[in-house]
Amino acid sequence: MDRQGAMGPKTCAVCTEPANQRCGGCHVIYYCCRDHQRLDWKGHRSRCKPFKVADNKALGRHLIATRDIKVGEVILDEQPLVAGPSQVTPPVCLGCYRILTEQSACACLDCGWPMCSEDCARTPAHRAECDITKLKKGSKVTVRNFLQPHPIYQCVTTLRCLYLRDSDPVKWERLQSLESHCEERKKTRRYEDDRVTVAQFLRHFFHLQDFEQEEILRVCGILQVNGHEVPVTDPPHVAVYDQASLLEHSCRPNCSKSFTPDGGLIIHALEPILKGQHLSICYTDALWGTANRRHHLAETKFFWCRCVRCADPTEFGTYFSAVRCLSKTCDGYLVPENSLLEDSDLGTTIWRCGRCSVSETAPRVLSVLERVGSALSSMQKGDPRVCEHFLAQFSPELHPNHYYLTDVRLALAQLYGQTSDVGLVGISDQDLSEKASLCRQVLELMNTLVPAEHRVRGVLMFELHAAVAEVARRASNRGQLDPMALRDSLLESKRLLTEASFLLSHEPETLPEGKIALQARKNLTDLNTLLQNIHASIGDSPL
Ligand SMILES: C[S@@+](CC[C@H](N)C(=O)[O-])C[C@H]1O[C@@H](n2cnc3c(N)ncnc32)[C@H](O)[C@@H]1O
Repeated sequence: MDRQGAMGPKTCAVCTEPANQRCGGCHVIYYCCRDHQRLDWKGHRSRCKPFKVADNKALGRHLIATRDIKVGEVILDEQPLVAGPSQVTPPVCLGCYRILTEQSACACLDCGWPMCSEDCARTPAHRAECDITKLKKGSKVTVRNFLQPHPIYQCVTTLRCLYLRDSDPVKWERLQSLESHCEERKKTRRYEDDRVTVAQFLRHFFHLQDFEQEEILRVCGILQVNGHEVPVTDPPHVAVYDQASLLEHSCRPNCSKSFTPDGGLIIHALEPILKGQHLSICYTDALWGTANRRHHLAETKFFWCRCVRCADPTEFGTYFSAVRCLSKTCDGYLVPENSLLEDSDLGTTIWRCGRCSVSETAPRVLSVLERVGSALSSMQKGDPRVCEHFLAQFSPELHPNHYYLTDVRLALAQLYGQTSDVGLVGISDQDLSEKASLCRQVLELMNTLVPAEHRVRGVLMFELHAAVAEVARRASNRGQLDPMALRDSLLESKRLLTEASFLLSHEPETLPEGKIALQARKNLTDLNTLLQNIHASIGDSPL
């Protein structure tokens, strides 16, 4: 254990003599000399993190920076405490989570669970259900239907958690220390479903009677509150991480999460974090509107978010959830007077126009949102013209930054160029300029709303770098751009590419964003060569 009083005279973590040399990694532990720091490093290393755990009534446990953290710093890098298939899934291999078919599945010789190979049947991940099937259930599992979600998989990840009690008591203890919101969950449909499909099923079908029903349901709660969807497998699986489970939520977080190819989690800082600030990630989709984000968090994580973004009805002046004033003669926007209401009050919220001060009842505003929302869900995906039509049709009813319009703009910014065989080269000047403009609009919005979001911003910067370079190439071919102006455009493209590459640097190559990061690195090499040639031709020095 690290021994260090937060207050009072600093003492050496090794000999307890007075000490004034602080560990540069965590700024928490002190040593009297370099030798003692070196001596302690083996033990301290795994705990040397730039944060400490704090606790309060509003948040429960949460993490606070113990020193200033720079942009790009990795704050946490950890393997899961436990991982397993999603609760609702068609049969997947319990080693690598790949979808199985009747043809590709081969039953584990010991327990009968379908796997993709003997190698996967031998992975440590599969030990839990294999041992419990053999030793407790006493007969093999048979799965015949591979075409739809199979009910037996609903219990696997919970079973893997329970198995830790006897196989790895240290991990079991860590898991048990996590929040489960059992009392709040008791009022939900999901609790009742878990009681029948997980707790009763494990106790009766797998004969896990040495676990009480309540104990199993507590694990279900821990999985619900702390589980992360891990997208590195197809389909994604779920995992719970130890220290990352203590990160609080904010709709304007200062940290971002990425996954490693083997299902590890990396938490990195994407804006400077000062000593004493809380570390946060966004538990929900940061590009949902305030009411939807808050409702989702209340339903799944059992708290009503009161972060700076939720508390501001204009969402930092972006009007991301604002609707055009319903008065025909006014071109102002309606925002809720109080954006921190809870479900039962939402229907009575007053929406007020910032320009004419007219107030509207919630049902009148919600009917606009429902109409646009259902048009969006039924919209044919993947066609730029359909997206353009949606934007033209609904822009008069919403603020230009509204989340529904932003959602479509984001899709459209990527679609231009995707539908042509030759990519951006094959699209019209107008579409090309529209692509660049959409990327800029959404990026500007995101810089204000969620500057620490890295995935969408990285992808948009990549799209924009390509559009900027293509605009420059066309203008230069038409003799409309002198070499200096061409160089400046390409330098702008390079700046965007460098930023995209940085933002996506932790994305694994198995994911689309990781592939873009790889492409970004290749494009940077090509762009540097091109820029060097231009520099040589105009006789200036490379920048
Ligand atoms: C993944 S856990 C975080 C660790 C938890 N605070 C603990 O003590 O174990 C998620 C839970 O933390 C609390 N929480 C996280 N962020 C919060 C926030 N912004 N406001 C209120 N509660 C929050 C909620 O109870 C939520 O269900």
